[in-house]
Amino acid sequence: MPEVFLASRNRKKLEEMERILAAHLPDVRVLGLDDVGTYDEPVEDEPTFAGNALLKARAGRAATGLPSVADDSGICVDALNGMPGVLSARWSGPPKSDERNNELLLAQLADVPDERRGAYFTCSVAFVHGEGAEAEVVVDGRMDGHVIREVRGDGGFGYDVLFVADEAPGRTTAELSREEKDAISHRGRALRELGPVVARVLAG
Ligand SMILES: O=P(O)(O)OP(=O)(O)OP(=O)(O)OC[C@H]1O[C@@H](n2cnc3c(O)ncnc32)[C@H](O)[C@@H]1O
Ligand SMILES: [Mg+2]
Repeated sequence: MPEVFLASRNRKKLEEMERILAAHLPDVRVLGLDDVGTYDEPVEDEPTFAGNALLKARAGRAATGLPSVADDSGICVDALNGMPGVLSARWSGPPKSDERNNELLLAQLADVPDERRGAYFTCSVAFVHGEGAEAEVVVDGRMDGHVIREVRGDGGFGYDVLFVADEAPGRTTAELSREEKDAISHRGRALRELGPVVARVLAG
């Protein structure tokens, strides 16, 4: 059975990636970090989501020898000129903490009125299955919405507790079912585009 490696340290993100991709890959074994030995993961120091996704997917492939998929994502807030953006995971500094990131974002937006709290989640997902440009694919996805004033919900991860999507008004993305979030999320959109590409490559 062909195999594909999902290179992410973030368990909840990995779960989302697995369940969205699995629908496209019925005859493929999907591996995560737990299934392969530890390796030196790259510093995510590229200025773009696509650049960081490629770094992670290339490193995954180099370490495992398997075709590898990696996601780099974040929340871009209008009133912060697109920040935290690529810095979303470490917005409040080390050690990485969703809770502190959310507190900081709320504090930074405390004086921003409701009509100016627009934001979007975005991700680039890279698939690397060989050397050179022909063996690398990057797709993007986006979910528009706004940042509310207090955390709500216990699903999802990261900034989901603060984000209400335009396509699912009234609830944060942490209050949606998995299926509801996947249907509209940046990650869902990107991986539904990538799934058939991965399936085709792995089928040879
Ligand atoms: O790099 P890997 O190992 O995949 O895991 P990570 O959590 O560090 O992932 P990123 O570098 O891509 O950082 C993305 C951050 O953006 C936020 N984020 C991305 N997608 C999200 C989503 O669907 N819901 C909520 N927050 C999200 C969240 O804080 C993530 O930690
Ligand atoms: Mg990261």
